[in-house]
Order: sequence, then structure tokens, then C-alpha cells
Amino acid sequence: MLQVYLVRHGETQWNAERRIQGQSDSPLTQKGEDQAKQVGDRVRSLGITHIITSDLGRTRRTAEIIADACGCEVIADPRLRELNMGVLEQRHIDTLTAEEEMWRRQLVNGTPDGRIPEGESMQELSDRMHGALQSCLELPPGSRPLLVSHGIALGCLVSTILGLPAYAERRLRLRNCSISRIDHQQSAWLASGWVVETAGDVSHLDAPALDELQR
Ligand SMILES: O=C(O)[C@@H](CO)OP(=O)(O)O
Repeated sequence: MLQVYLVRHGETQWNAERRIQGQSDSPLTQKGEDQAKQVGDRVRSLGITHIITSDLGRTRRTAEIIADACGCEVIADPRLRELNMGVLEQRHIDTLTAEEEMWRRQLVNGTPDGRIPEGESMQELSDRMHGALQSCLELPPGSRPLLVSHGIALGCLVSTILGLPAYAERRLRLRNCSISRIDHQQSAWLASGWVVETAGDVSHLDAPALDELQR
């Protein structure tokens, strides 16, 4: 059985300011750096063999801090990036116009091929996230990878493994530096293939960032 750990990056400046990041970037806050260290403390004894991260700055920084604790190299995979949110990136979520909010809602409501102008559809996000996950099956036997990615991207991955539509990610709270685990297995009892062991665990964080008002 292959166990894959999934970690959302630490809190960033724009997360705290409620600004849309997507494939734009902002640095980790001090709290975000502390959260990443707490992930490192939690996973250092789990035998992680590979840390594979989205190539955006906030995930790379989180991955480096975790890698220090685990003694692994960091491998970048752009397929683990956040959903491309096109022209709405860098905007404050509370200041969208009615038309902009409608673009955002097309994603939230699962409109087929819904996307923000110049952005990506949930299907495109799902396809590349599953591509990155399938690559883990090609690692040497006994590997235990940890993937560092983003809120919508990881929510989409977990939702679709469960057989839900990609936009069901909106019903899954994956806080900064939460840990999820998925396993690839052959089983007569559970479905064969990917199964979800746990999602959104924050028990290792002394002060989880961003409450339900923010995410
Ligand atoms: O892009 C963003 O603003 C958020 C959305 O959840 O993603 P993340 O902070 O996980 O990169």
C-alpha cells in the first residue's frame, strides 16, 4: 500500500488579507512559518522519503521547512499549483463586482467548463492534480511521499477521489498546514485504488490560521 501525505502550505500574507492568490504568490507570514515547523515535527518520524511541491513560492518555502525536519530533498512539480484564477488573482475577495462574483460562482456551482477569464476550469485542475498523484505510483517500492499544494487544488483531489464533483472542494475545509492522507491499495472491502484515510487534520498546530469566517 502506498501512503501519500498531502499538506496545504502555511498561512501567507494574502491568505490573512483575504486576497485571491491562485498562481500569483505572497510570502508566508510568521505564523505560516511556525505552522510549517509544526508539520515538520509531526511528520519527522513517519519515514517520508520524497517531498514533492507545487513550484509556487509559498509551497516551496513550506516544503523546505518540512524537508529540514525529514532530511529529504524537495522536488518541484508545477502540476501541484493552485487553480489559475485568471483576472481575479491578487484581488480582495470582498471587493468583487457582481460580474466578477458571477465568474467565481460558476466555479463554485460547477457550471460545465466554468472559469474566471484567463483562468482554469475545475476539470483542468482535477486532471493535472491526478496526473501528479499518479506519478507517485512510479516511485520506488517502499516510498512514502509528502505533497505540498494548495487549498482548492488539494480539496479538488480529495473530493474527486471520493467520487464527488471537483467543486465539492468547497465543502472541505483544508486549513493552512492541515495534513491529509490518501492511500493506494487493493482491497476487497474498500474500493481498490485511492482511498481517503484522513482529511484536513490540524491537531499538530497550536494555533490553526484562518477560521470559518475566512475559509
Ligand atoms: O489561491 C488562494 O487564494 C487560496 C484559495 O484557497 O489558495 P492557497 O492559499 O491554498 O494557495
